[in-house]
Amino acid sequence: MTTIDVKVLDPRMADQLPAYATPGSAGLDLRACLDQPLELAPGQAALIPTGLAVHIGDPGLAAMLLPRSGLGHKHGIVLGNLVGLIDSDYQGPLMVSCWNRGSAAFTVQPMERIAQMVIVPVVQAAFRRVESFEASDRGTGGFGSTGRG
Ligand SMILES: O=c1ccn([C@H]2C[C@H](O)[C@@H](COP(=O)(O)OP(=O)(O)OP(=O)(O)O)O2)c(=O)[nH]1
Ligand SMILES: [Mg+2]
Repeated sequence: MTTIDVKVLDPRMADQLPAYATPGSAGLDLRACLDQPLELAPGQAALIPTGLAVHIGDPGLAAMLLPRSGLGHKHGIVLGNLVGLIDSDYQGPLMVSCWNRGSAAFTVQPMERIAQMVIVPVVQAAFRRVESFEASDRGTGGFGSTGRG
């Protein structure tokens, strides 16, 4: 198990550090540290604090923020940036852009679980400039070049 430093920015999160809900969970639920309910009109997005800061510290790791499937599918509550990427050297407050992509208003309740965070491995690459690539089977074909279905 990898250990990541976390700061509690909102005292309500002191006994709710990120934790896997089941032994096989990939995601860690993040909560909306709001003082009052926040209504999101259809199409509206809001940046919501999670009450936490994390410092991943290892350039070989990052965190990705993803929607919770129930909120996204049933209520249209996804992320305004579609996916949040947390750099390993970021030390600021962990924020969630909550976007109501649905057609009905949705009220986010204080401390409700609004998104999930996945810790993922990252490969940092160096780029070597070349004039031509070694031939590959695909070559330059893309964007449907192999057919639709
Ligand atoms: O959903 C998110 C996305 C990002 N961040 C934080 C952590 C991340 O490391 C930092 C920068 O994110 P990103 O690089 O995606 O945003 P940017 O618009 O490129 O900002 P910057 O110029 O600061 O890199 O913002 C969050 O708290 N939540
Ligand atoms: Mg950036």
